[in-house]
Amino acid sequence: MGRIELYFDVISPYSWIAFEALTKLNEKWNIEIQLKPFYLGEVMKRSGSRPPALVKAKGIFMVADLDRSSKYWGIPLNPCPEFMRWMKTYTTEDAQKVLLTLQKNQPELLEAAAREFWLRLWSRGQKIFEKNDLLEVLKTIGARDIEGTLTESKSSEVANLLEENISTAVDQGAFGAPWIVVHDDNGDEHYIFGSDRMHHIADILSLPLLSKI
Ligand SMILES: N[C@@H](CCC(=O)N[C@@H](CS)C(=O)NCC(=O)O)C(=O)O
Repeated sequence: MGRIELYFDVISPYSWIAFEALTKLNEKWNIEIQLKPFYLGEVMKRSGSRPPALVKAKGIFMVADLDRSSKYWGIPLNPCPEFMRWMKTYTTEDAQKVLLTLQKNQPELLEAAAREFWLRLWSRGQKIFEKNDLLEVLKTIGARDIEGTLTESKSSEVANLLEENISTAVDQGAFGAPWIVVHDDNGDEHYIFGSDRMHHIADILSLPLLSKI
């Protein structure tokens, strides 16, 4: 029946688009989608890639492209004027570790937590980097043992989970996000970069692609 792994980082608006697009498409597809939080900063470092927003022409293009994609999928994406400054000051490593801790202990909250991180950073212009930001996300999604979750997110066990997702993706050839692994019925793996390859995923898995949902 096919299976997809979605490697993502909440710093990445295109990861949000892939997440919501796959969620909508999966209302029809009904395939297994496994979420794989990784840390895009480290993926870029190891693969020799760099954030597109740091290349002037790509940054300008991205604003229009994100607007089109978010309208197409009905995602309330609203780039924040502070984003470039925050990108130079903070990282999403702690947020990604919180997601991995939830995946381990309260997996039913993982989707809601990832969406809340994206809504904060990419819709409401709120930070997602410091302890208070993480506390607010955990509170909003109704997580239990919030302090314990934050403490565990700093453990070596969670650091190892993050490292596993980073190194697996980089070994597969990842250089950015979203990085999507499609497992077909023959047991083969297909590596996809971007939220704009839904037609390839449908084709690989012989699934219908609705032109607009
Ligand atoms: N065309 C892709 C663009 C995805 C993209 O630019 N992702 C950024 C992170 S938000 C990235 O990792 N870029 C790496 C690169 O362009 O080399 C899409 O529509 O999803």
